[in-house]
Amino acid sequence: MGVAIEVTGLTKSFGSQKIWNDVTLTLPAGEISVMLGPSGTGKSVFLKTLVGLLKPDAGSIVINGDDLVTLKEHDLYEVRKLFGVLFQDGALFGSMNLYDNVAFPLREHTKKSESEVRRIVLEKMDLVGLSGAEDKLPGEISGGMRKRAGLARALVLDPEILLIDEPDSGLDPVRTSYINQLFIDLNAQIDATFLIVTHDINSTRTVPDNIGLLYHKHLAMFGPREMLLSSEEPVVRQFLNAQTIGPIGMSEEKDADELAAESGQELPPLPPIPLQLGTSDGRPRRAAKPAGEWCRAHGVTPPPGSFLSGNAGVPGVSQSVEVSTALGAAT
Ligand SMILES: Nc1ncnc2c1ncn2[C@@H]1O[C@H](COP(=O)(O)OP(=O)(O)OP(=O)(O)O)[C@@H](O)[C@H]1O
Repeated sequence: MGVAIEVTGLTKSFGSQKIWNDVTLTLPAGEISVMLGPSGTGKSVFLKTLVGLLKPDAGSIVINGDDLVTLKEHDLYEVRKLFGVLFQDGALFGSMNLYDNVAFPLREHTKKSESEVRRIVLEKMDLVGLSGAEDKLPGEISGGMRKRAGLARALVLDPEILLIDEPDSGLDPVRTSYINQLFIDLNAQIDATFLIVTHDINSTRTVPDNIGLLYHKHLAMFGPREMLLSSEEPVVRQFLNAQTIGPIGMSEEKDADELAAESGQELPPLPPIPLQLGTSDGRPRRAAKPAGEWCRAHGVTPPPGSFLSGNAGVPGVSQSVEVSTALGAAT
């Protein structure tokens, strides 16, 4: 059914290099969360720390009442079975065909018979749209197919938590849309808790229930999608709207002179908040809420044009029919 992950005061360094400090957030059970951040801010390190591959210097990661940071190796092994991880390149074994790659965790971690393994592998390959490609080698298929094969492999142990590192890297926009839709449909089907690391602002604006932003060695903000998409906080605003004006510079932070030079410049208005993407078969998303609900509940006026249909989430794309009956109350 998906479990919540409660992260408190998490801190990680490599030698004298501090990666992030005092990260506190709860990934709500069964919801999709996205983690953003400039390159090198430690998003992948965060994923690896959550799954127990890296040890934090301080803090706790609590799942079902167990703190992963202090668990003994044997108990950690058990908790890790709750996780499915999709690494950037799918992390497939190049010499194995897709069937054997997807079957690998079942053969490694369970005592299932080969006929049971076959049933599960074929089911998961079908789920990700790879039926018929079982005999292909990873080197013979496209990057998008490799990611879907990696996803099938991440699903075979029926994870309660799915960690996904840059699913869109190396994919064209159409394939990125397909894989986003797959995540939304899967989330509605299997109810797992999803954490997706991405640089794709368009996906971030339309796919998740929650968004987080790592910046300058800390968690700048984490919360519901509408909260971040309506935020005037300079770092959040700049990053989520892919702007050059703001505190984030080419390498990291801008210095005082650069910021002073920008001080008179007018910021472009916040773009409209798009509707959240739905499932492809119309079944409700697990955490579905009426559009604009967060804004209304918090007295926030969303940017003009928010929550209109006819907008696939691409800023600037024309919008037409109003679908949110509640919108009037929100604006
Ligand atoms: N095992 C390790 N040992 C030492 N340093 C590491 C290790 N893993 C990551 N780092 C360092 O931690 C920092 C954060 O790396 P990470 O890959 O998590 O960034 P990221 O935010 O995912 O970046 P990108 O968006 O470019 O993928 C980098 O400076 C990296 O060199």
